[in-house]
Amino acid sequence: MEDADSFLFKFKGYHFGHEELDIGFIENLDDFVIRESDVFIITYPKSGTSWFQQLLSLIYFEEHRKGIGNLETVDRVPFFEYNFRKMDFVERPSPRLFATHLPYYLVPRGLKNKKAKIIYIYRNPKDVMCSYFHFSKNVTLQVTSSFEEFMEQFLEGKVLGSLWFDHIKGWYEHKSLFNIQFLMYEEMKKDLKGSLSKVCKFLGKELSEEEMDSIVRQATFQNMKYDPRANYKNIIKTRYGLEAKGHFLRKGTIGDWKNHMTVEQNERFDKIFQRKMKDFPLKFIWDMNEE
Ligand SMILES: Nc1ncnc2c1ncn2[C@@H]1O[C@H](COP(=O)(O)OS(=O)(=O)O)[C@@H](OP(=O)(O)O)[C@H]1O
Repeated sequence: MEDADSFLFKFKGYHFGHEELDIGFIENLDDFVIRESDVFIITYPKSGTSWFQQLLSLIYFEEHRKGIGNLETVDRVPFFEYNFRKMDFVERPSPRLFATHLPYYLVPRGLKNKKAKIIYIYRNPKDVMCSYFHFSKNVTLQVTSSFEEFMEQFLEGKVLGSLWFDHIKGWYEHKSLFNIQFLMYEEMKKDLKGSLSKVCKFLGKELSEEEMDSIVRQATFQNMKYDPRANYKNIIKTRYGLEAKGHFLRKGTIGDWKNHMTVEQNERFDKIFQRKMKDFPLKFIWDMNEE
């Protein structure tokens, strides 16, 4: 069993996980050559990365839409900084689709030249925190004994991904440097087809009604949860004990934080949120019934 400190690797003020991390690659991220056709999904952990990895691969590849082939999500849209499959990204044919949790200041400079497209998915941070708590417990990324303890770690940014507030604010405040579209998890949850249309427009992808419906069907929570390729059923076990075993899709709801946080914890969170996110223009949805 490893504790949080030994699992984390701090580089330029940001916490990576040691898992599958190639330090040489991280040190040279800035120079990684970006192609115009690259697409990056950028998220703070537990904000809908796997969901969007599925959507993006369905948008781009007809064989996935038609269910041909047996590629897992991590093979279709690999994590950029955690190269589970030891892929050669330079040799990968275009269009290359990547997922990453990197903060704005660590991504390759080609992205800063607006060369490729970025989709930033964000989710209300209380649900992110609860999702993260279960993930840490079940996938043994970090050992935490209680929700209370995890909340402290989360609010101190002592988790893979560092501080949620810094991640989203960093990306939003520097958006003019990038070719970026922001998309909300909760909006996807309420109207997936609408979100898909928005994204296709941004990506310059024209899909038929039928293709859109097929994508929406294949990206529902139920379909993905029971699809081992989408739910990381076979992810490898490594020295820090990462063993996904289908734990990426848990509940997929809005407002699960209400089942986790006490009144005091919620008030404390709200206070910090109000202080840190004062004047931040993006809205958040905390409850399924909220518009
Ligand atoms: N299709 C679909 N619909 C709704 N919700 C979905 C879907 N796919 C993934 N999820 C939920 O996203 C949460 C996992 O986040 P990530 O994929 O970003 O995790 S990770 O950062 O890649 O580890 C995790 O949230 P929780 O269920 O609240 O834990 C997943 O269940």
